[in-house]
Amino acid sequence: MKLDRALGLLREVPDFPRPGVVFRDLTPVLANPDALRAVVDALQDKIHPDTQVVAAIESRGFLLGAALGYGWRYGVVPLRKPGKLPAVAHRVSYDLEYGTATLELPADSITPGQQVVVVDDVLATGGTAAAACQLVERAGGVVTGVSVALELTALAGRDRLPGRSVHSLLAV
Ligand SMILES: O=P(O)(O)OC[C@H]1O[C@H](OP(=O)(O)OP(=O)(O)O)[C@H](O)[C@@H]1O
Ligand SMILES: Nc1ncnc2[nH]cnc12
Repeated sequence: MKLDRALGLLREVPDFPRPGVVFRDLTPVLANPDALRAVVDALQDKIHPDTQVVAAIESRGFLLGAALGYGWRYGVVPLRKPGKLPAVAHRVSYDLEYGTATLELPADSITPGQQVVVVDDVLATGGTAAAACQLVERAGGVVTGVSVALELTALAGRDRLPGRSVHSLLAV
């Protein structure tokens, strides 16, 4: 399936999770086997060839991150919300489009010098992706890029990621 048709399956839900937010829901894209493949392949096309491991952001980023990790033999490191990890290496708090949040890096996951791509479904304000990059770098990892399926340009997420190689499949 062509990428534009795959992403055409995206669903827009007004007023979720708060009034005034238009939620871009990738569920119908991920549920379609051909669309999922088109999206994951297109993400892989833009990942820097030196990349060794995927850092995938909870929770929707896990879906794409695990598919990439399996398909191209990267390892996958889950960047998790608080209270989930038995052993935490680093923790970063940040602002979201709708609230605040914290991400944690598991102990013994990223090694110094390791080349890491950060993967998520959506780049909105960029707070989550910026926190993910910070976590990787606190462990000594090198961020090769940030790859997302969808970028919400009105929220200027790229401005929170200066100097980073940011790839999105669709900007709306
Ligand atoms: O660019 P930002 O403004 O930081 O927003 C993007 C983040 O928001 C969403 O996650 P959410 O926190 O809703 O969690 P979920 O994936 O568990 O639904 C999305 O999956 C990204 O991780
Ligand atoms: N509007 C939105 N739709 C989907 N995911 C999001 N993450 C942050 N903002 C979002």
